[in-house]
Amino acid sequence: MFIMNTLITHKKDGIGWIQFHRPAVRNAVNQEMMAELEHVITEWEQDETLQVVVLYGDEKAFVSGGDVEAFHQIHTKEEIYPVMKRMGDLLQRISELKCITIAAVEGIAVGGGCEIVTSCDFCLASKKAKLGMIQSRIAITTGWGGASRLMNKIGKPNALKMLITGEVIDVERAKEMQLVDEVIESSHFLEKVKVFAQQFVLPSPMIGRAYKEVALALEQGTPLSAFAKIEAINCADCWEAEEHVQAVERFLAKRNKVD
Ligand SMILES: CC[C@H](C(=O)O)C(=O)SCCNC(=O)CCNC(=O)[C@H](O)C(C)(C)COP(=O)(O)OP(=O)(O)OC[C@H]1O[C@@H](n2cnc3c(N)ncnc32)[C@H](O)[C@@H]1OP(=O)(O)O
Repeated sequence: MFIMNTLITHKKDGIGWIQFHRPAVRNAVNQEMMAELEHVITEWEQDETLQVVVLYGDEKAFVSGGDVEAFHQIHTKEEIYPVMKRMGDLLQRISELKCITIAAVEGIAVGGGCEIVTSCDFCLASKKAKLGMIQSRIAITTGWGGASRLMNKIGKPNALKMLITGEVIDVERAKEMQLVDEVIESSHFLEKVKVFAQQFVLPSPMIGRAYKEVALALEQGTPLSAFAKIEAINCADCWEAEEHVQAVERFLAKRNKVD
């Protein structure tokens, strides 16, 4: 376990866990948290043993957005733009991690917190979770890339309604719109998140990484005609791996026993 000032992280059995840890302010994001998150992501981007990364908060809040008090000290467009861009770039890096990413939301995920959710492949939420792009309530827009990712995830109409009205939705509505992928009982929440995450931990990390790269390439506009080559290369890359050779040998040995 690695305890920083605003994050607590640990890695075990192919899964990396990042806890947003500023409970006194509902895990609001300040510039220190951005710096610590950059440090973790920079290290974990290089870790090819990681097959899943889980982002989570606590039972009251995933993340309550940017730190309203801290950011209120920043007055000009010129000063706030680099701060927003810094977190937007960081969320883009999270969305491009070559492993499965999961946002585990037990409580509230609003504003930038909801933007963080949209940067992950999956969102698992407890029955008491609530999500909302509430930026419009303080007369701003998303600043971290969440609007475009929300439109990709749930479609333009529902996204525009969430973004412009600033509505906070419950988990049932979020599941209906596919902003939330799995609804989990609140008891033993993280243990249940772990069970979900473990599905994606395979003997060969190459499999998940290859499929994540296909997903990212599609999102970034790679034409379908390119995937015959991409997927042939991916499959060929796995072909020599011990996991493939041994799996086929196990199958053939079983068949020989039956014959
Ligand atoms: C690009 C992103 C964008 C930006 O940063 O510019 C945004 O994210 S804009 C949206 C910013 N976030 C908010 O406006 C949310 C503000 N918080 C709330 O609405 C509520 O706190 C809520 C719904 C998240 C949780 O409500 P709850 O009743 O559970 O808790 P409290 O309101 O009593 O809050 C406890 C404690 O935490 C402080 N707090 C909560 N959120 C923030 C925040 N985002 N920034 C700073 N501080 C926050 C709150 O003031 C309370 O402090 P206390 O000293 O105990 O009174």
